[in-house]
Amino acid sequence: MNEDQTNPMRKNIILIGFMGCGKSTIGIKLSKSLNYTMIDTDHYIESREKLTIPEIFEARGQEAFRDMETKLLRELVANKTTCHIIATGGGIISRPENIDLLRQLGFVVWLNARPEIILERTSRNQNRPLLQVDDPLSVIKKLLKERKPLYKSAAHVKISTSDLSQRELTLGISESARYHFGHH
Ligand SMILES: Nc1ncnc2c1ncn2[C@@H]1O[C@H](COP(=O)(O)OP(=O)(O)OP(=O)(O)O)[C@@H](O)[C@H]1O
Ligand SMILES: O=C(O)C1=C[C@@H](O)[C@@H](O)[C@H](O)C1
Ligand SMILES: [Mg+2]
Repeated sequence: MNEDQTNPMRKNIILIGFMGCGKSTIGIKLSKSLNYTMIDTDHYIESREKLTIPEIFEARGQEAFRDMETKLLRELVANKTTCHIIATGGGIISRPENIDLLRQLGFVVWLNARPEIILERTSRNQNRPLLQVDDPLSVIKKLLKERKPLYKSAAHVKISTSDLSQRELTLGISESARYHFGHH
């Protein structure tokens, strides 16, 4: 029997979903509670490039940023990464190849929220270039509409985060991962 079958919880948990749905925040809490290593693709790319995300969008453009996301996912798959919580950028599902790579990495959890909640959670800072516009709520609604089918096709489960605390989400995701990997 290989390692994965004896200890299925060694697989990765990947958090996808729109900006402000809590991937980075919940990812840190999950990694602590499961004693997994956390990787936040946005932060990883920022430190690799030595630029912030707004600077990458400004200097290189969005497509170059998408290339960086794909490169990182390919590396995680090639390295046979295990025991990681992978918090992704909100647009990582824009490329079909990425959806395939995400599913190869492990259990894919889609964190969702209502547009008004997303607006409230993302208006606390200015590090999301796509929302630095006059009417961010319209952009959120438009992008959500375009992306929902993509999140759906990538995810094993969808969780609505609008009315749940961070603690409830952390416990809920751990439970569904155990169930998914067969520890129930
Ligand atoms: N369940 C929740 N209840 C209340 N606030 C939350 C919840 N989850 C996250 N937040 C808050 O929302 C804000 C955005 O969360 P976070 O940065 O984790 O989102 P994200 O999904 O990583 O976004 P991005 O795609 O832009 O990286 C943070 O201030 C965080 O504390
Ligand atoms: O939804 C998006 O396209 C983005 C989400 C963030 O996590 C960052 O990856 C960046 O701001 C782009
Ligand atoms: Mg994040």
